[in-house]
Amino acid sequence: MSKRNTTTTHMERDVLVLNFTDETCLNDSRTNLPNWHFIHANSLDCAYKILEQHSCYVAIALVGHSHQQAVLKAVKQLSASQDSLLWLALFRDGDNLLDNISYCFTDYFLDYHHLPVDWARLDHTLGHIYGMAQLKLRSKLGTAASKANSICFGESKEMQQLKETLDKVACTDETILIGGETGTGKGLCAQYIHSLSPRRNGPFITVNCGALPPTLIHSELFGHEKGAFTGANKQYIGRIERAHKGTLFLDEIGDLSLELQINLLHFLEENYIERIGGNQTTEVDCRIIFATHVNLENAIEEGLFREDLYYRINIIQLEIPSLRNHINDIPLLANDCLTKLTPPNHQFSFSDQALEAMEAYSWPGNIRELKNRIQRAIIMCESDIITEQDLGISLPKKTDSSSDVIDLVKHRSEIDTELILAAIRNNGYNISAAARELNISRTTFYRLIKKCKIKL
Ligand SMILES: Nc1ncnc2c1ncn2[C@@H]1O[C@H](COP(=O)(O)OP(=O)(O)OP(=O)(O)O)[C@@H](O)[C@H]1O
Repeated sequence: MSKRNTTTTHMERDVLVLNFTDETCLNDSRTNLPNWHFIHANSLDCAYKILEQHSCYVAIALVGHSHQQAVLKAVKQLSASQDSLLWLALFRDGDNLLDNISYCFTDYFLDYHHLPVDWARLDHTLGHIYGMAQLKLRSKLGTAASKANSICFGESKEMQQLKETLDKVACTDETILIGGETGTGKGLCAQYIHSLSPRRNGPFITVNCGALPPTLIHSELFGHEKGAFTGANKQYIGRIERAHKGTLFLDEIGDLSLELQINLLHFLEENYIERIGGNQTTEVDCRIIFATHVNLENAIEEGLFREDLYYRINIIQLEIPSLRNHINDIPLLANDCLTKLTPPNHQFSFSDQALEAMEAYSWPGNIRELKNRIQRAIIMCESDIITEQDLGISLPKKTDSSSDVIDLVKHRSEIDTELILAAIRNNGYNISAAARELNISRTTFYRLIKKCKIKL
């Protein structure tokens, strides 16, 4: 790693130079480019260290015949760990190198130059790449933060307490376990925590352990080396590794197989992962947020979840309330959804009966269901007033309280059955697509099919 021996000006921007060759170009004293400070890395480890210590948005890879594949591999790994870093290739040995790597060139590089360096042109290109990197970073932060900002907390005691807790835990780096029924906003809360945490500029990587097929999940989480198994025709960086310096959100952790629970426990204890078919370990520094809709203590009793893993992840536990437990937030939440979902140049409001029906309904699918019903109502309604029929829920019948309970349970199951059957039909009996349409995981979808006794 090069040492800086010139005085730093405010204009100077750090550029990582990945140089596995013996070429000595781009030394600070010889460049005459006052805006750029070149920091040389002659190995992948050294490059990682530089990225930890400096804010580099632009990187140059020196590409020569001798180390071509090693350089490409390093660029790929560094890009996976910091996707706001943009690359320029500097070719040492003429044009034919570009032919060799043209199949993947645009995956990693924005532009290329040749040696000897044309300084004026390099200055111009680096400025361009730096601007692109800033735009990319801004849009990435914008998307993550705007999603997290889209949470509507409501005014109930339950939701205000939740907000207080989220604000508190966001400042720590502790592992968090979020519980709550499907659709209560566990994923959104995880994003909210990340967006307020010291890791907010790092990646937020989500893995839905219930949605990935068992054959894929190991490699999705831990990655694999080329040739690790049939079909592994290139190296794959797993999602844990991609969360380096950021937050990893492991959703539906209760659906992870016992075998993978062991691997996960090892990772949590050692902070190292080993890609499938690999023979070296990679250190990953990330915060982990787990979410589950199943009661993990019951899962332990049923032999489906490891007790040691449970104690390792259960450091700070949060429970998101079901919508029926903060029903007084319905008017606020429903109007918030309506505002967000209304197309431009339209205006809708709820009839008094629609609000009454929403407050009386049991919301098995929680805020997700509320959002979906309002989305459907916007399409179905024939005026600018949304009624309870547009929402597909009816006002509760005025009967004695015991028959009310029976009615609600029956009604809930009827609505679930109706929504599931429609989604299955709409998607030509493709279960994954049907689950996607309802915005729930395949596991949840199968659970509902079983619960509603639907025969496929
Ligand atoms: N408090 C909230 N304010 C606004 N939107 C919300 C809120 N909670 C949930 N949502 C919306 O409801 C939908 C479901 O949220 P999310 O996926 O976070 O729920 P979940 O609990 O993780 O569900 P699952 O357990 O099925 O994965 C999303 O579209 C989300 O934007």
